[in-house]
Amino acid sequence: MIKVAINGYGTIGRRVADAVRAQKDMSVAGIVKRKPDYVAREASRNYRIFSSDKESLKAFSQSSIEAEGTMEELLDDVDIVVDATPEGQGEKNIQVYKTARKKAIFQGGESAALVEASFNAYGNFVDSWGKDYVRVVSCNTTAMARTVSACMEKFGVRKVEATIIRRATDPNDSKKGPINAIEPSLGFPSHHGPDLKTVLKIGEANTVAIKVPTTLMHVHVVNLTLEKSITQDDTLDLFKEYGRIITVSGKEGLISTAQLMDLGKEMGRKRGDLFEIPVWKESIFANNDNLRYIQAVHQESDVVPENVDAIRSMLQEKDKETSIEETDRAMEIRGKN
Ligand SMILES: NC(=O)C1=CN([C@@H]2O[C@H](COP(=O)(O)OP(=O)(O)OC[C@H]3O[C@@H](n4cnc5c(N)ncnc54)[C@H](O)[C@@H]3O)[C@@H](O)[C@H]2O)C=CC1
Ligand SMILES: O=C(OP(=O)(O)O)[C@H](O)COP(=O)(O)O
Repeated sequence: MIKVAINGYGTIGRRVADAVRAQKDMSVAGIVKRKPDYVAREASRNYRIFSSDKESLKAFSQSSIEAEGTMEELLDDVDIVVDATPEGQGEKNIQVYKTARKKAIFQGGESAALVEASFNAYGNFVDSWGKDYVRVVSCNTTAMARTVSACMEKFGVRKVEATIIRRATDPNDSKKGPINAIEPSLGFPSHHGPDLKTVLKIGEANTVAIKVPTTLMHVHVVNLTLEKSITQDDTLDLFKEYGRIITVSGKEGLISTAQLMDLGKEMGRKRGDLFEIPVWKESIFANNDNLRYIQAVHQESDVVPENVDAIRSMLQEKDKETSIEETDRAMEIRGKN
């Protein structure tokens, strides 16, 4: 049984904890929290809690929520740590993991330079095999890597061009607040293009990102130049082969990110999560070697199954197909649809 620590129990960390807990071959040895808040109280019903440092340990000792020790003490008892602390904190934490000689997975807010490999299960599962320090690429890059790598396998991809319409912040994040502006990423390409090339072997990846006042999901307008000719039916058949991609239809009422997030609730998902990348069927336009489509990204959850697969790759536990199949079954990701 693989023992996992979750350091940073926020939007991503709490979801990864639940995903790990659902697996048959791994368990959560403990989670690291800074504050004895409502999230810690709910977490304490399922997980052992550790504090991020001595100061927070004192805060816990003055609360009714028990913290068993500090993060360093938790590390003694685990095989791997998933670091889901805020962007840039992982860079500070890595030395602690190295001192404790523990493998660590970071998230997309950390730079590729911090780690030995960037990870996407469909795109490059084997590149993290046996590695000690890996990052799961961010939610936008994860989404693009999924549909682009699906196309690569059968049709070859010569060029990726994508416009990323980015949600301003997450629904529960009142710190950044709603924004009343449209904010383009200045400079070209946005970091997503180079990021995509850390997990896929592709020539050109030209991306622009535009932040808009919404919190629900990101949306991508994708334009691929392929090696081979493709049709709309080829594309629908192709995406059906990948459980973490779902094709959706405006004709069934799924006309916006609002209904897609409602779909996550209708599917009975905890927190209404949508781990899969929805591609609108009506947006698929195929013309010889040119393929265009529009996809959405539930930024709070699409990277979650990726973390589970990265654990198995780094610990050399299961091969790509087996890991993805086990992860999806445990998380009730419907698989080939
Ligand atoms: N929120 C999103 O939409 C996505 C975020 N990511 C990446 O995931 C990482 C985490 O992001 P979120 O979960 O959104 O952040 P978050 O702010 O929701 O959660 C971070 C958690 O870490 C805790 N924390 C802060 N400093 C800490 C420390 N020194 N030690 C332990 N815990 C500490 C915070 O209290 C909070 O609970 C970042 O790298 C981010 O770029 C990746 C994909 C999507
Ligand atoms: O959009 C995201 O990252 P990305 O734009 O690097 O793919 C993540 O959702 C994190 O974004 P945030 O840093 O605005 O929370």
